[in-house]
Order: sequence, then structure tokens, then C-alpha cells
Amino acid sequence: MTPNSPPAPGSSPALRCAGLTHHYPASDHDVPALHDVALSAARGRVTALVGPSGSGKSTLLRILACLDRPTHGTVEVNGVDATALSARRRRQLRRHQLGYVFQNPIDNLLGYLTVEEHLGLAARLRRTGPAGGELLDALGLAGRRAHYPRQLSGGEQQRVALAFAAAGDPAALLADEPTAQLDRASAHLVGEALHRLASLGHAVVVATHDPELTAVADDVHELVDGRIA
Ligand SMILES: Nc1ncnc2c1ncn2[C@@H]1O[C@H](COP(=O)(O)OP(=O)(O)OP(=O)(O)O)[C@@H](O)[C@H]1O
Repeated sequence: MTPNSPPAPGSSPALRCAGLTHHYPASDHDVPALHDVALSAARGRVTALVGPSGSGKSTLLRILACLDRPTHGTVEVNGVDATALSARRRRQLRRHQLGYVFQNPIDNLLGYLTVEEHLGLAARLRRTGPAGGELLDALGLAGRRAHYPRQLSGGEQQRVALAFAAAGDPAALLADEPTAQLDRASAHLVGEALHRLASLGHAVVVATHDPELTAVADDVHELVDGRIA
């Protein structure tokens, strides 16, 4: 199976991890962050990772997004064991099958590209056809195609970031506290956008403290001291 080949119907979840343990190396002693974590995230569902500060949510999200490699354990994307791939193949898998959204809206966007140009860039990166206006319509961004990031509110920027992450139909979208810098009304719209993207067939995984997002989650996993509680 190549990184961007479609999953067989009814087969593996978009994302699955097992036996995940992670330590951050430090000069005196390693910092433990995850212990034996296992979970899966299916297309069509919003999965929330919740838990106190320092419990390991961001670490887990970055590992699921194949941005970091775990100390031990496996991450499967559409049934492909990403932890067994070369760095080059893992990059390909990430580019085609995973979209990632950072907490700070402006970190997700390029200031010199319009909304529409962001979708064009995503299509080129993923080697898919241009994403139709449906994605922008679905996320309440109709009429914003020609705008640059600086012309959008933080909440609109974050929804453009979600559209950019979702263009080209990756299996999973992962977002790390995407509403942390937004007011309640904008956070609510981002929650609706995540739910909409799941209904379009993505597996959506979000690390969050925000009740607006846990309210739209189909599955909620609580982390405590690096373990699923
Ligand atoms: N780059 C790093 N180097 C060393 N330790 C780290 C690093 N990143 C995170 N940690 C540690 O790993 C543990 C888990 O951190 P992580 O950021 O994953 O938690 P979190 O649940 O996302 O926290 P928050 O809700 O505050 O963002 C914490 O003890 C943290 O201090």
C-alpha cells in the first residue's frame, strides 16, 4: 500500500496507536510524557484528547500526526505503520494523509497567499485536483476566497487553516487547542467546522481544554500523567 492509496472499505481506522510511550531527553533525567497509550480515530468522528496541563495531549497529538516519533510503540495511518517507515516515506505519508492545525491561527497560514491560493497550494502539495468551493462554503468562508490572512478575524483564520489542512482529502485532521486564542463565538464556529469536517469523512482529532470542542466530540479520551484514564 502506498502512502496515499485509499483504505479498503471497512478496514483500518484512519489513525491507530498502540503501546505509545514517550520520554523527552534531558541532560540529567528524561522527562516522561506518555505511558503505554492506545487509541484509534475513525473517519467521520471527532475524537477529543482532554486532560490537565502537562498530561501529554500535545505530545500525543504530535506523535499521531507523525511530526515526532515515539520512544516506543506504533502509529498506523490507514493501516500503514508510520513508525516503521523511513523519514522520507513518513514525510510523504504525512503530506498526503494528515493535516495539522496549530493553536495560534496565524502560524497556520502564509501571509502572502489568499484563502483560495492556500487551497491551491494544498492541492499542489497533495497532488490532488483543486479543492472546490464546497470546503469554504462548508466552513462558512464563502465570500472570503480573495482575502489575505490579515484581513480575517482569528476565528476565520483558524477555519481557513482547517480548510487548508483538509484540502485534498487527507485521512485525518489533527488540531492542538485550536480555540485557545479565540473568543466564545469564534470557538463555537470552529467546533462546528470540526464537526462538519468529520461529517465530510475525515478523522478529526483535537487536543483541547474547551467545552465547545468536547461538546462536538464523538469520542473523548482523558489523559492523566501521560496515560489514558
Ligand atoms: N520539548 C519538551 N522537552 C521536555 N519536556 C517536554 C517537552 N514538551 C513537553 N514536555 C513535557 O512532557 C509532558 C507532557 O507535555 P504536553 O505538552 O504534551 O502536555 P499537554 O497536556 O499538552 O499540556 P498543555 O495542556 O499545558 O498544553 C510535560 O511534563 C511537559 O513538561
